[in-house]
Amino acid sequence: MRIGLTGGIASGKSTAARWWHQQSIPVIDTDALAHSLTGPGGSALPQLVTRFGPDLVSTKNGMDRQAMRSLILVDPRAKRDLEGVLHPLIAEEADRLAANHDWVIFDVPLLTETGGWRPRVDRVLVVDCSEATQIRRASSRAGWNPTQAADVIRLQASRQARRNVADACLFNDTDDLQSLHQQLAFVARNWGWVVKEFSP
Ligand SMILES: CC(C)(COP(=O)(O)OP(=O)(O)OC[C@H]1O[C@@H](n2cnc3c(N)ncnc32)[C@H](O)[C@@H]1O)[C@@H](O)C(=O)NCCC(=O)NCCS
Ligand SMILES: Nc1ncnc2c1ncn2[C@@H]1O[C@H](COP(=O)(O)OP(=O)(O)OP(=O)(O)O)[C@@H](O)[C@H]1O
Repeated sequence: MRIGLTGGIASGKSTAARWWHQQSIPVIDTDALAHSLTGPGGSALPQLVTRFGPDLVSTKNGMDRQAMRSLILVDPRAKRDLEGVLHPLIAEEADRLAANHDWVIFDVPLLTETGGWRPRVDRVLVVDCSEATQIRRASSRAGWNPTQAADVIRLQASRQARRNVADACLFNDTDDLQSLHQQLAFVARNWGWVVKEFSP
């Protein structure tokens, strides 16, 4: 069973992914793959330097993430080109890592936005919460503020668009791990997984 786990920024995808990991199901984190492709020595760097130039991307030191985030917020072509380089490489690496596993979770923030992902997975699991909660959580991270968090939300699919591609949708609006874990266990059982119970 290949499950695509998605949700808006700071909705709780990584927190949900940890539960699957505790169930001994491998989790493939596409944000982490994007980081390694664009970090020092990353294999996407030569193509990105050609497109964005040495001020934004250096083959030695990697991509300037904050500058790239600011650029894609104001320049849709830059966003399209960045994703055009990274998404095929991410998909290829994700498939390589998933090979030979019966159950696998793909943590894909942009699954709804990236048409290519839906046919690659058997089920889509959405983690949903209000935008106010997303902004609160995202802006509590180092280097982020509420305006930046709201800007990223604006770039992403709407909650309704995500729900439209979901086979199941979890509501994760309060910082309540037990509620999230209960919802995850319910969905996992419905999809045929024998849930391992852990004491809190
Ligand atoms: C834009 C970049 C440079 C910003 O880097 P930064 O370190 O500030 O953020 P980080 O990578 O930790 O991502 C945080 C969150 O931003 C959101 N996000 C990331 N990329 C995008 C994007 N292209 N469009 C909209 N939201 C995005 C996601 O919710 C993600 O979880 C970086 O996210 C990136 O390289 N994005 C392109 C790769 C991509 O599409 N990744 C998503 C995997 S499907
Ligand atoms: N149910 C919950 N109980 C307690 N804390 C939570 C819960 N859900 C999310 N959080 C907290 O909210 C923050 C964001 O959650 P998380 O990192 O899982 O989101 P994400 O969707 O993976 O974020 P990103 O889009 O940036 O990758 C984290 O600090 C996490 O600990």
